[in-house]
Amino acid sequence: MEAAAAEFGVRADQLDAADPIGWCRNEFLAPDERHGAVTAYLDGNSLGRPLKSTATRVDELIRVGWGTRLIRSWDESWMQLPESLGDELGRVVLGAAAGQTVVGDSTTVMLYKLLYAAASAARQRDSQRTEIVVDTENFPTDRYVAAGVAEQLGMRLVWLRPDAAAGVTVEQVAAVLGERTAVVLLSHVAYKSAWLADLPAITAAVHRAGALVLWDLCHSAGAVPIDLDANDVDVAVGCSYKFLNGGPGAPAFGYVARRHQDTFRQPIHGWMGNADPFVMGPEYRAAPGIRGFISGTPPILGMAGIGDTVALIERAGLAQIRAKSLRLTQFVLDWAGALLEPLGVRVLSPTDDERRGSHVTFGHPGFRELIGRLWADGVIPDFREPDGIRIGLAPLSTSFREVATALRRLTLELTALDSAGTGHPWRGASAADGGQTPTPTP
Ligand SMILES: Cc1ncc(COP(=O)(O)O)c(C=O)c1O
Ligand SMILES: Nc1c(O)cccc1C(=O)C[C@H](N)C(=O)O
Repeated sequence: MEAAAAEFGVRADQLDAADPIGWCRNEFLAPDERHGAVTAYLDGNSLGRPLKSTATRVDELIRVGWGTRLIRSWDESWMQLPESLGDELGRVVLGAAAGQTVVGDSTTVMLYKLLYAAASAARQRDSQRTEIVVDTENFPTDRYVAAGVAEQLGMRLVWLRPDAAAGVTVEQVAAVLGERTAVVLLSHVAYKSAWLADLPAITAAVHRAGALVLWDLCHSAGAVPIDLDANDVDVAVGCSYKFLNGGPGAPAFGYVARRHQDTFRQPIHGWMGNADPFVMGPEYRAAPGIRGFISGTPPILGMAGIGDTVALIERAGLAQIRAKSLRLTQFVLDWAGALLEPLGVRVLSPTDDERRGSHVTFGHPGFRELIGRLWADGVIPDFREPDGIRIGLAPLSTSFREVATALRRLTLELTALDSAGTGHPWRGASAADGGQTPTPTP
């Protein structure tokens, strides 16, 4: 194993040396090791690392914008930030012309608002349209919000049940579409398997059935090129704290195609989405355009870092970012084929480049036991129930060397577990039983 790992190490260094966007790594803040080692960070698809400029930006915001300009900053720039930042994000990351993207709320709240707006607009146009389509492999928030909106609007949920190690196909969607379909809610990249849905084909199929589509872009924004306008997407939401490095709890973005903005009505009628907030009149009247999709005070501190990542993405180029993401995920898959599968690891992500987002998920019943030891040594992927480890690859900040270091450690840990014999509770629960054997509680 050590010889093979060393060969992968050499390949990792070659890939780093030839990486056309390797320079981006210097833009990120180095961890302060006094607060814990970071040997390999492979969770940028959950919480992206901070840019150095974000530390400066936040400090400046506190001292100048907040500390000195104080309330005047609202008029000077803050009030417009949800739309101005949204426009930049739209232009660079989402393939969206100005005036259709807004930043604010958590992803969960933005998703609720846009799904509610789309579903009620679909039914208003055609009263038979009472079905919301969602899939069982979607992120919990998406499934729960879909169920909540269906309940509130008296609609029916239609469940797609894709293969857990893959994701939703256009054929599966087409099979449930009909004259009752109001909205189809899907993730562009699946949070567990990293399945990259065929957004153009699925969007077109949904439209042929006369329905609307809402894409959750949390795991694709900043890692995979997205062309919302070119594909006629209706509505979309996404996180800014993953590949957009906005920081913990940084707000979501929401996209509403211009053609829908006059008819879609979001349900949280706050004063900031009112046509003229400072009139403070008796009734809510939605602001025209994308402004009407915000509700409360824009989270200015949470937005501070997003613009710098968007600028970095523009400098690096989304095509280069996607190409590096594929090289990183392929490196992980190659390592798995050579060294992890023989130890009982199951690859739970697509091997086809066309269908793979920017992480690779492995399954093994020993992972629950192992993850704590990896984290303690600063090797940081994440664990997802029931027995998955996700290797998140953030093309702007992840090096191949870092990946090789983490995978070597993972391989060593699994080898140790493997040779520890049948005394281990997970022994024997591998691909043979489809991973169904219960995992031990830590
Ligand atoms: C696909 C997906 N949708 C939604 C969310 C939830 O967003 P939030 O917790 O920011 O509301 C996440 C991650 O947390 C996610 O991965
Ligand atoms: N948003 C998160 C949080 O506040 C705490 C811990 C993790 C998260 C995540 O982002 C989870 C992530 N969306 C996932 O794909 O699993």
